[in-house]
Amino acid sequence: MNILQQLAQSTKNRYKGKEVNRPLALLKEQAELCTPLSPAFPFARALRKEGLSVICEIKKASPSKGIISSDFPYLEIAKEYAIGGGDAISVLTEPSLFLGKDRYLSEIAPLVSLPLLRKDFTVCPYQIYEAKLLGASSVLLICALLSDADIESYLQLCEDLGLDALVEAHDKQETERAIALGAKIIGVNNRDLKTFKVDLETSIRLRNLVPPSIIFVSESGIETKQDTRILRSHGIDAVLVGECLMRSFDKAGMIKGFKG
Ligand SMILES: O=C(O)c1ccccc1NCC(=O)[C@H](O)[C@H](O)COP(=O)(O)O
Repeated sequence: MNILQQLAQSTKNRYKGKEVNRPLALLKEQAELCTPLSPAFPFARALRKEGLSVICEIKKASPSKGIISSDFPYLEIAKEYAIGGGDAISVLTEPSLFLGKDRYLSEIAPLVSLPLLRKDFTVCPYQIYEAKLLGASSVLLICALLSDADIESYLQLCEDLGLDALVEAHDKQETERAIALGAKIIGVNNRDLKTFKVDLETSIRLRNLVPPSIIFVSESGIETKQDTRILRSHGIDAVLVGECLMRSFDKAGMIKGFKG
């Protein structure tokens, strides 16, 4: 089992328990009553802005690096990202390997006006309704974990709930699938999930497959302003940056550098 399959399996187990305590029908009713986001689809709007957009990630730990932030002042970090010029915030809620929690997202949501991505390993519609209730404006759909039928129906569900979906691909085949299935935002992950090595060439190589009408996000391994300058010169719309911002003592300066 590779790391994504392990994460998918532990997520499925986690949701079996959750559905017992709070049935899907109830969650669905609550999510559908939730006030529509204003303006609509703020995550996509933030990534479409002129210049390179920066999605700043809040993650305590990761499978490749272990603990990244032991004290983890997530509310302070969210505020720093917002004041420092971030365009959106990605919040890890996956508990087993990223040590995330749902409450990180629900506590950050009322504090900042930036759109929030719920970063979790989506394997069931329950998580999408839940993301809406936690205050997210977008969710992650990973091509490697989902069938075509799942991606299509989850994209429709997101649309109905006013959520954006970041559809993640790792290679040419997954990128082509994401386009064919109607993704409006495609994130190419530069991290090889077998070796955990990152290579920004992955995004650069796949950029030309994606028409300009679809937002292209380069994810993982972005560390310097030289990295973002190269990515921008290849027409990449947005970057998703986690570890390097989490470890920085000058997050605003780093975001400014990324935006050039
Ligand atoms: O970060 C990991 O180790 C990881 C391992 C397995 C699956 C996903 C993983 N990360 C999720 C992400 O997409 C990153 O957190 C995100 O792109 C930011 O990456 P980075 O800037 O390298 O922290």
